[in-house]
Amino acid sequence: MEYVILAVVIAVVAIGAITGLVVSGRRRKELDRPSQTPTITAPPAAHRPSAPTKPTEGAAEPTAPPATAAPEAEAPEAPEAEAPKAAAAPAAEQPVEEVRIEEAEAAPAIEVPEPTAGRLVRLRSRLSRSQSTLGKGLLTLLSRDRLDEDTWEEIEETLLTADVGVGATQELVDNLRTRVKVLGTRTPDELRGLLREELIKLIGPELDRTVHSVKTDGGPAVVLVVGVNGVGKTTTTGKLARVLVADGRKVVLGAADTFRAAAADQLQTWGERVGAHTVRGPEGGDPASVAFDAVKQGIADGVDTVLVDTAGRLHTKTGLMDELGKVKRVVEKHGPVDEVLLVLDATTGQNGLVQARVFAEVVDITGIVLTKLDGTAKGGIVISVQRELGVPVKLIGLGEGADDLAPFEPGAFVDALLG
Ligand SMILES: Nc1nc2c(ncn2[C@@H]2O[C@H](COP(=O)(O)OP(=O)(O)OP(=O)(O)O)[C@@H](O)[C@H]2O)c(=O)[nH]1
Repeated sequence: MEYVILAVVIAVVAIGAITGLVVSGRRRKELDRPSQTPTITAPPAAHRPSAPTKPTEGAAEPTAPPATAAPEAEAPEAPEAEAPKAAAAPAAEQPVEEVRIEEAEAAPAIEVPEPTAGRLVRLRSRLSRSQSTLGKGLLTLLSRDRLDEDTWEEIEETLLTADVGVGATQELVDNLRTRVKVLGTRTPDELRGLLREELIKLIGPELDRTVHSVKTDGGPAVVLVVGVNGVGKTTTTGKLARVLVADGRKVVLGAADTFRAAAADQLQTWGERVGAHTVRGPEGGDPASVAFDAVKQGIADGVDTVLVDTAGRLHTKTGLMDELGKVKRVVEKHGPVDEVLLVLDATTGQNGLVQARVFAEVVDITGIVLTKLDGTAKGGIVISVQRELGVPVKLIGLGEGADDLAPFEPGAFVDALLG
């Protein structure tokens, strides 16, 4: 009997021991399992949705894309889903994740700029001030029952207030008067159509508005960006780099505005965002030498375009002429300059036209960039500045956002004005 009791006790102890082993084994397996689920690297705060934020899969692959990777390599990854996933990760993995976030933030983010096609259409609401003054104002006047002398005078005033300019205003009013008379009856649609045609005609749909950004003989195209300080020149150079990168170009930036130290930092930041190298010199250094080095770097790197931001201190015309003339001459040792873009602030109206005239006397302007059109009712400046300089508006600035610089399209612009 004692033997039987002893055998039962041994059996119970043995069963207990085996059960304990099995349970602890399962627990260990359960603890191991989470480490096999993919760990997510949260994107750096500054990343836009299309930035390179591919989640890292597995603990052994924590690599971020190299800082200099070509923008084309960064396929959009629907990253919106990443933040919630990261937040939902098991608590046990928190320390590993924190380390990864730091790693990702340390690497400069290379962004994929928005495509340039149709940007003006996307940003058309930014022209609302010009739209209500110029577009809606003219349509309301033209829709009056009687188009008498007083009404035509009001139409003229509206055009002049919107900075269309005296010559262009006269031309537009004369053409409209003739066509309205010939037409006889006028429906709102017909009037809108007439006004649209006449405005587009004034803007010049036939002008070549491409920014010449690819050299034909193999070397990079050189684009000089000129204009007085404060018009948005450095910002525009940075945004233009994004426009070109969005269109598939490789870009080097030259910070030849050595007058304001922050300008070079600002430009470099713009460049880093799209993976473009910035060549800069010492503060107060020779702008021409920076421009020369930038083109040299562009040739060495085999890029498509070298964008050179210049200083535009306008105290004397001679000083400006000396500085810009030297920059151009020195750059031309590498080959001809392909584009000289004059940046003008649309909100400065007639002042902008005076500046434009001075710059045009100093360098051969090949294109105009009108900035801050989002902040003015004077959208007619597009017409007057082109007439003044005989040079097309190629790009317009419609806000402070990185992709708020749009290639200028006359039809889309007029449609935006007319609402
Ligand atoms: N609303 C609006 N603001 C703009 C636009 N373009 C530039 N700006 C703003 O204008 C201000 C001046 O821009 P900068 O690029 O520093 O001016 P800058 O002409 O380069 O001045 P310097 O570097 O001193 O030569 C900045 O606050 C820009 O964000 C635009 O199209 N719309």
